[in-house]
Amino acid sequence: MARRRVGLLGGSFNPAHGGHRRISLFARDALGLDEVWWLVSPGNPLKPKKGMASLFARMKAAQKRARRAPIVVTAIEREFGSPYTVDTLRSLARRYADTEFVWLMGSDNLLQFHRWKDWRCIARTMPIAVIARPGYDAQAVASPAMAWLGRFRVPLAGFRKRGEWSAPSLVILRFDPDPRSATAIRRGDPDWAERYATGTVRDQLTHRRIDPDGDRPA
Ligand SMILES: Nc1ncnc2c1ncn2[C@@H]1O[C@H](COP(=O)(O)OP(=O)(O)OP(=O)(O)O)[C@@H](O)[C@H]1O
Ligand SMILES: O=C(O)c1ccc[n+]([C@@H]2O[C@H](COP(=O)([O-])O)[C@@H](O)[C@H]2O)c1
Repeated sequence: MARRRVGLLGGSFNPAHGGHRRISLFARDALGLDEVWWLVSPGNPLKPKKGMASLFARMKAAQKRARRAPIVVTAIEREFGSPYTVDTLRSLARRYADTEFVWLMGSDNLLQFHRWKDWRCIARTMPIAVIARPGYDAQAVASPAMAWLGRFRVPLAGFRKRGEWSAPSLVILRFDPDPRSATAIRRGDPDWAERYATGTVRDQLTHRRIDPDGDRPA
């Protein structure tokens, strides 16, 4: 029986926006995925803590954005206890042995991918699909990570048809690029997190409640 195929979109989601939803649905169609999981990060190791809303508020806004779509919103990285993607992917592969994963990211992340912990190991753990993003694509193609990753590039049609995914492989997904960004939203709406500061939210994978007061499991 064919294994379930899941795309992983890791992010700060500070806050989630329509661009996240749109690229997720686009990647799902393009790659033939069953679902996309949004891994709401407890804290990107390369981003400052200042200006980052609580995990609770980010989860809540993300769940609202993902409504009625084949998107699962999860804070499972907090349970795994590491902010590093390489650790997350190892833990997920171990826990969900019945699932084939692909790592999804916008081309802005490809630009700094060589600064991520054990980035080559990430690429050896699962295939990577990079989604074009306005303003980043030309630089991303010339990025330090691409100097190594580029040799594993495969055309979308071939990748999709493969019975079993192997890694490293890199697919570039191009479609009508989406200009939306969380930075632009924060600029226009600096108080967004306050609107999400009360109530409860559950991690859809672990079914644990997220504690609004401490970013710890309740
Ligand atoms: N409009 C977009 N087009 C393509 N990829 C996107 C887009 N928006 C976000 N992404 C990708 O989604 C993932 C999570 O993004 P993130 O939560 O950082 O949102 P963001 O809009 O990039 O935020 P910020 O502006 O704060 O950096 C990243 O891989 C990012 O590259
Ligand atoms: O593992 C790392 O070293 C690493 C460094 C920077 C970013 N990441 C991951 O990249 C994803 C995108 O982050 P962001 O903040 O750009 O949305 C998110 O899942 C982060 O945990 C991971």
